[in-house]
Amino acid sequence: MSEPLVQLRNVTFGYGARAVLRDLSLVVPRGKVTAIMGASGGGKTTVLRLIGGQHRAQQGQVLVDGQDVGALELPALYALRRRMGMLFQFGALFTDLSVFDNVAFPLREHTDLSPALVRDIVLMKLHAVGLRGARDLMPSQISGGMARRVALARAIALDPELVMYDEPFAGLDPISMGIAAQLIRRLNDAMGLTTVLVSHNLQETFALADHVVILGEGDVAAQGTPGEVRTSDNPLVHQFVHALPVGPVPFHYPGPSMAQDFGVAREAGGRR
Ligand SMILES: Nc1ncnc2c1ncn2[C@@H]1O[C@H](COP(=O)(O)OP(=O)(O)OP(=O)(O)O)[C@@H](O)[C@H]1O
Repeated sequence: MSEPLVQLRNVTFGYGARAVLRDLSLVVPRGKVTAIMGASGGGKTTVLRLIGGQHRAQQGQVLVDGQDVGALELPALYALRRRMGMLFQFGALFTDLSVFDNVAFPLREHTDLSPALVRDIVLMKLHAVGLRGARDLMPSQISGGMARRVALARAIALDPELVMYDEPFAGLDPISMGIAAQLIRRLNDAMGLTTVLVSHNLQETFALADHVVILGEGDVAAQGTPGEVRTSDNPLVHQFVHALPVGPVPFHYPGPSMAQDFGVAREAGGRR
């Protein structure tokens, strides 16, 4: 098997005093669609930010194609980032730019290609997402599902090797969601990409992904094929995969105890 495109090795990361990832190790196999799932606030978006070098691991290594992202100088980091396409939550488009100009934006920003070549590439990318005919529309004139597809076209404009999608299905109706999932698969396979997506949508994601990583409390609770993860006997994974309201995933965000906030008698149930 070839070396994974992305590897997190014993990564620890937190925001201020709040530890989010603890000694986390995971792999993103080349050429595959990897889904990162897990309870809300578990650090999924943080993993994408570490891979993209927006954050640096406090301990451990984040390797992308063998390069230690956290140790790169800025020019090398920017060069590496150009090999990544990112579609962050809701894939916001520039509202004052047309569909065409939104997709052209990274090409104009990061390359010296001629306007004629930019036009051809933009139309090819829009064609890939079925929206070549919508090039002249403004974001306010297209549906949410179409906007997501434009954002997808923009994410692949620079022919990245790795594409990361944060919640690509959020807010989409079932048909648009199916279209988006099919597109992610098709683009991955046709363009020889490696895809990482963060998603809450169990069914769609398990049907789409080749490799699934479920984050537990700061580390990996399970990773493997969707079938392997589905049959995991880890209680947290079981709760997640079966969407059970009760289980090890805590309902409460960590904070002061009930006694600290309301007094001991109240916690004991003695005071009303
Ligand atoms: N910039 C930040 N500053 C401080 N805390 C942050 C920051 N970004 C995220 N956090 C905290 O880090 C934790 C992990 O956040 P992250 O967004 O990675 O989780 P997630 O698994 O993607 O969550 P969700 O599924 O709800 O989007 C959360 O508790 C969040 O409140």
